[in-house]
Amino acid sequence: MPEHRLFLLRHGEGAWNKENRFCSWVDQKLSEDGVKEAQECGRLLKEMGCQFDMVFTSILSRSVQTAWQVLEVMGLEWVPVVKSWRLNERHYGALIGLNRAEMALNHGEERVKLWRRSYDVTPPPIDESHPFFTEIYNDRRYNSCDIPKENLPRAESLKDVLDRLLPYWDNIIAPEIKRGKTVLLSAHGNSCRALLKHLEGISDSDIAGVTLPTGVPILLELDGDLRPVKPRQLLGDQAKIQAAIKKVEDQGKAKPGGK
Ligand SMILES: O=C(O)[C@@H](COP(=O)(O)O)OP(=O)(O)O
Repeated sequence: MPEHRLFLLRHGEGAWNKENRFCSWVDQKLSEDGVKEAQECGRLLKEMGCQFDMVFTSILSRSVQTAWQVLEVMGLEWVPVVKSWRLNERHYGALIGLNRAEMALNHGEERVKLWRRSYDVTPPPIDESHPFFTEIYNDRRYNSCDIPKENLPRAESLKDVLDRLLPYWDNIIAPEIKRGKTVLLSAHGNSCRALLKHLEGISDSDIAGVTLPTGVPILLELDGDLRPVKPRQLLGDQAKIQAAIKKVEDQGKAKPGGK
């Protein structure tokens, strides 16, 4: 019998998801469709009778806005929302802002897939000459992280994401779940993948086959030691979910014009 229910959520569609650009640490807001996705997610969770005691988000607006929309639709605006950079999207380094389909044309689909889905390949790092460097590293939100600003990543593999996320999971989130709180984690495609890899014991190679669509809640039923007692459930219309996963995978296919 499960002792705990944990909900993971990749935020609703952001402006750059639509434009097929690596968004990562650039702070894009939800698109109109992204707001609708988050609201739809809230309606579904409400219909299913779900309740939350705590929500954890990254410090990127698209994950925070998604949490707000979900809580509002569920009538749970009072639920505490705790934010940490450790739940941020993977730092895509020099790839930030680039179009995936154009990258696939220039570097090949296999290379783009390795950058996007492999466990331990790190993209080239961002440096001062990058058009979004200043916007990211001068942003006040990174002044009060639990590590000095100069130690923040300049590019991350999925393994690096797990390494920075795990202490937060172990010391902050897991104890709340063990105390009996039902937690919603509103984060990103790759921060959720990293946590899934850890919780489900997914191998380094199999994690490449895991792709998460935007705005679809994932239910994990866990035992007392926070080990899953059954496979993850992506909640909602299964045909639509499969189509949404394919759409995310296809973002890395070579297409002139980038869309
Ligand atoms: O950084 C980004 O652009 C996407 C992930 O991109 P892929 O790994 O799917 O290429 O992250 P999210 O939309 O979840 O914040």
